[in-house]
Amino acid sequence: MGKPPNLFAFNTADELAVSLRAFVIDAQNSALDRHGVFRVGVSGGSLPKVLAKALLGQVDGTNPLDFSKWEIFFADERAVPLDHDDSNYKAVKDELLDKIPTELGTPIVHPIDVKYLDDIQEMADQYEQTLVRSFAARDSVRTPMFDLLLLGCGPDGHTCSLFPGSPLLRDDSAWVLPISDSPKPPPKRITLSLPVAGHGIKIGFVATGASKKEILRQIFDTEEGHQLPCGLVNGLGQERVSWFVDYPAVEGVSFPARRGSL
Ligand SMILES: O=C(O)[C@H](O)[C@@H](O)[C@H](O)[C@H](O)COP(=O)(O)O
Repeated sequence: MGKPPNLFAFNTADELAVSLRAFVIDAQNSALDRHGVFRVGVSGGSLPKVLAKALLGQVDGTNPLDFSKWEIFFADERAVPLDHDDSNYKAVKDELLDKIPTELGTPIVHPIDVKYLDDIQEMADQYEQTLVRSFAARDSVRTPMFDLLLLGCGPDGHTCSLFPGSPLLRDDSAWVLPISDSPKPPPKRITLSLPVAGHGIKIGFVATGASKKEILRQIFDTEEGHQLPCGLVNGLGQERVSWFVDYPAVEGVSFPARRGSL
C-alpha cells in the first residue's frame, strides 16, 4: 500500500492559488530536469480560471515559469468547434493562453482535431496518436505518464469525462476514449481513460465551494466513494495525487486535510 492522497485546504482562493502555483512550478522543474519538456493535461470546468489565477495572477519577483517548454493536452474535451462556449480548449485559451506574457514563452497546445466532430471514435483515436507522437517518441512508454494532470471533480464524483457507473471506467483498451452519451451536456466528448488519468507523475484536483462537500465526503470517507471516478484516480495515484480545496468544500470530511501551504 502506498501513501494516501494529499488534501490541502485553504481559507481563500488567493491562498489556494499560491499553493497551486508552487505545485505546478515544482512539477515543471522536475519534468524539465527529467526530460526537458513539461507535459500537462488539463480539464475544463472552473480549472482554467483557477490555473490562470495561480500562474499569471501573482508576481513573486522571479520568473520560474517557462511556457516554451510546456506541452498542453486536454484531459477531456467536448466534441464542439474550438471557438464554441462548451470547448475546454476555448476556456484554456481565453483564461490562460491569450494572457501569457510573451517573455514567459509560448506553450505547444494540442487541441482536438475538429475534422472529426461527427466521428468521435476517430477523434479519440487521432488524439491518442497525438499522445503517441509526444510520449512514445520520447519515452517508449506503454501508458503515457503526464508530468502533471490538473483535474476537476464534478458534483457526482466524475473527473475528466469519466462518469460514475460508466463502462468507460473499465475500458483500458485505449489511452483516449470516445463518449457519446455524457450525462452532462454536451453528450459527445473524448476523455483520457482511467489508467492514463491515474498515471500522472503528479495529479492535482481543484474543488471549491460548499456544493462539493457531500461528494468530497463520499470520495474521501466512504468505500462507495472510493469507487467513484475521482476515488478511483485517488486509488491509482495515491500520494502522487494532491487536492486543492477550500474549507467549505471539506466541511464534514473526516479524512485529514492539511491546512494551507504544501
Ligand atoms: O464534464 C464537464 O462537463 C465539466 O467540465 C466537469 O468535468 C468539470 O470539470 C467538473 O464538473 C468540475 O467543475 P468545477 O471545477 O467547475 O466545479
